[in-house]
Amino acid sequence: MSKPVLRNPILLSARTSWLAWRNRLLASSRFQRFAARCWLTRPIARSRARGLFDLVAGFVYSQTLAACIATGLLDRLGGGPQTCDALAAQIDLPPEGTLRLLRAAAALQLVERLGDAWVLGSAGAALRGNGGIAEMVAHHGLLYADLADPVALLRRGGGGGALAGYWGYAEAPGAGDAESVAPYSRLMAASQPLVAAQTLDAYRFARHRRMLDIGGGEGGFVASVAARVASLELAVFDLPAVGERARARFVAAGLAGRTTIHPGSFRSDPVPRGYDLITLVRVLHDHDDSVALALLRAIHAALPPGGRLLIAEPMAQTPGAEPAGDAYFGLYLLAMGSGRPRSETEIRAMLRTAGFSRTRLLPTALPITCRVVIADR
Ligand SMILES: C[S@@+](CC[C@H](N)C(=O)[O-])C[C@H]1O[C@@H](n2cnc3c(N)ncnc32)[C@H](O)[C@@H]1O
Repeated sequence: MSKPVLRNPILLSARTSWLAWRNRLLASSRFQRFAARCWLTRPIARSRARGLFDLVAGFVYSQTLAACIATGLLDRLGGGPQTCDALAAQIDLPPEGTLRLLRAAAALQLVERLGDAWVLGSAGAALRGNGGIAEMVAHHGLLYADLADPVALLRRGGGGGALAGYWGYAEAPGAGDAESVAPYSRLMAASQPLVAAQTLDAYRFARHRRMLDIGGGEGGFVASVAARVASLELAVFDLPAVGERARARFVAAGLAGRTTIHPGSFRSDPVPRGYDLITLVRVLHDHDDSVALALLRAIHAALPPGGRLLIAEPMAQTPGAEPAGDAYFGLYLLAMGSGRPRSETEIRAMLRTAGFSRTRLLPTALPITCRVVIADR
């Protein structure tokens, strides 16, 4: 549950006084010196200093990771231990540059030293197991270009930069040709397996007969559902150029007989009927409130009585994953020029406004990447 907004004037005034006192204390250099020296407060002071340093240095860490991925360093080490010189020759960097990168990556647990050689570190190994993360990191060049002047981005209200061009439907709602949808569709397909695995573990899809995945991209989620639940008829509703990619994928996977493609835009075309389960996987947060609410209303109208909507996406104010919501996705979607991350509470309130009777949050294994809310017609 997200923290309730304080409205009681007495509680509000007490909290205001406490926060003012706390912040004066934390900002005082005398207190900082004392906290760092006293054995009782030293561990807290050190951990807070580390947290603050990470906040200051985060961009440099991200760029270290970007260099590891762009050079293929992590992939090279995936094959086993390598010396710095051997790596330097393979990744086309001078030995000094390679060593600098290796040492930076070791500090971030991306690699680690093993005698005279280097191997993957724990974070590097986990990252290699998730192809989607490397693709996400690779496309962050666009995000960072837009964030080079974050104040200007905030002033102009978002969009208008590299990321808005990448997500074509943010700049030109409901549009996109084969060439413009390909990069984002590939990225979404690469990062889809983690989301699909969690959603499939969280919800029993076999209780339904026909499922429609709205904004289903090139069909990664539908293909995962098809592999898990043999009885379900499946469909994707996405922009025509993206729908074509899904069609090709289903044909290649032998799923053409079980799947339907509905090409169109949910901004201008009706939501197809005849499905007792509709899914929105990483779609709602892409859209501003008016569009998102109109979509939820259209889905409510298209579902039969007793039908269900399932929403799966990373959400704001997720306990333990707060920075991923309002900080990362908040600024990411601002740069993209459309949508915002919403908390589970906000989504459930929107669902009630759209006419849904009962809503529920389902537990997922890694809420930082995916939370699931279901709603009954
Ligand atoms: C962030 S991607 C998510 C794709 C997929 N659900 C996934 O999780 O991999 C959003 C999808 O919504 C689609 N989309 C955007 N605007 C749309 C519209 N107006 N009508 C139909 N689909 C739309 C995009 O083409 C894209 O495939």
